Amino acid sequence: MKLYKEDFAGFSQELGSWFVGFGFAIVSDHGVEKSIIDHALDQAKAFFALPLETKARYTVKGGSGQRGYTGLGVETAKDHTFADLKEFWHHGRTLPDGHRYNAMMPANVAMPEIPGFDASQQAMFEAFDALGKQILRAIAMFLALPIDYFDEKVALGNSVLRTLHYPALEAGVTPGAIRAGAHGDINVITLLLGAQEPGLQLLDKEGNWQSVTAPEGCVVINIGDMLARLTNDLLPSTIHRVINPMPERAGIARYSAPFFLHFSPDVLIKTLPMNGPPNYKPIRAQDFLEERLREIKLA
Ligand SMILES: O=C(O)CCC(=O)C(=O)O
Ligand SMILES: [Fe+2]
Repeated sequence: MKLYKEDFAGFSQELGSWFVGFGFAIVSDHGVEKSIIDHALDQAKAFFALPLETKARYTVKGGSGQRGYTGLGVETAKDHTFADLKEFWHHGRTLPDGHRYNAMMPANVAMPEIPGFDASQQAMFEAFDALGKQILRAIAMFLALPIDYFDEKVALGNSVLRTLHYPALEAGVTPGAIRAGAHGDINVITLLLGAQEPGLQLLDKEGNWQSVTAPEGCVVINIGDMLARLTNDLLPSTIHRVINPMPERAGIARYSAPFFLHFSPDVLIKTLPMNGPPNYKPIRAQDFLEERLREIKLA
C-alpha cells in the first residue's frame, strides 16, 4: 500500500482490476503494526490450547456464534453436509450501553483465562476496522463513487474479527469433511491475515481452484456478497475454501484471522446501476446477515 499514499488513483485502479478479475487481491505494506498482529495471534493460540471444557464456557447460547467461542462441528458452509474442521473466536464492535444497535451487536465475551487476550483482540479489531475503511475509499474511487461513499455506511458496521484454529488432522477425518467448505463471504470485504500453512484456494472464472499464497505479512482481501450485490457482481464475491493438508503436514494446525467488514445494520443494500440489469433485490444489511447465518448453521 505504499502506492496508496503516493498514487492513490493508481492504487485504486490496480486494486479494482484484481477484484474484477479474481474477487481477491493481496496487499503489502498495509501499515498495521506487526506487534499487534503477532500478539493477537499468540494470545489466540494460547486460548485454543485450553481444554475443550474451558473453551466451551465461552460459547454464547443463542448468540448465533457472533461473539466468543464456536467449537468444532458447528459452522457448515452453505449447502454442505459436513461441518468445517475448525473452531473460532469472534470479537466485534464495542458499543456504549444503551446504544440502538446493542441487540444486533452484543457485548464482546471477556476471556480472563489468558491475560491480555481481550485487549489484543480489541487492538486487532481497531487496526483492521481502520484498514478496511482505507481500502473502501480506494474501491469507491475505482467505482467512480464519491471517495467517502462507504465511510458512513460502515462507521458502525456489524464487523467481526474471527480468529480461526484448524486443528491438526493426524487422527484422520470424516471423508468429505474439509477445513473450510467452499463458500462466499457474507459481508462487504474480508481482510485475511496470514496463515502460515497453505490451504486457501479460490475458484476462478474458468472453474479451476487456484491456491492463494500471500507473502508473509501481507493481507489477502476479498469481496463479500454484500459488495457483490451493491456492484451488481462487477466486484464478484469469489467462492473459496480451505483444503486439508497433505499427509506429511497433517500433524500441523493452521491458524488464520479474517476480519469480516460489514455495513451498519440499517444500510439498505440496493444494487447500483452498473454491470447490466440488476441481479438483486434491495435488502437491509442486518436482514441479509441473519438470513445467511441461518444458512451456515450458526443461527
Ligand atoms: O482460513 C482462511 O484462510 C480462510 C477462512 C475463510 O474463508 C472464512 O472464515 O471465511
Ligand atoms: Fe471466507
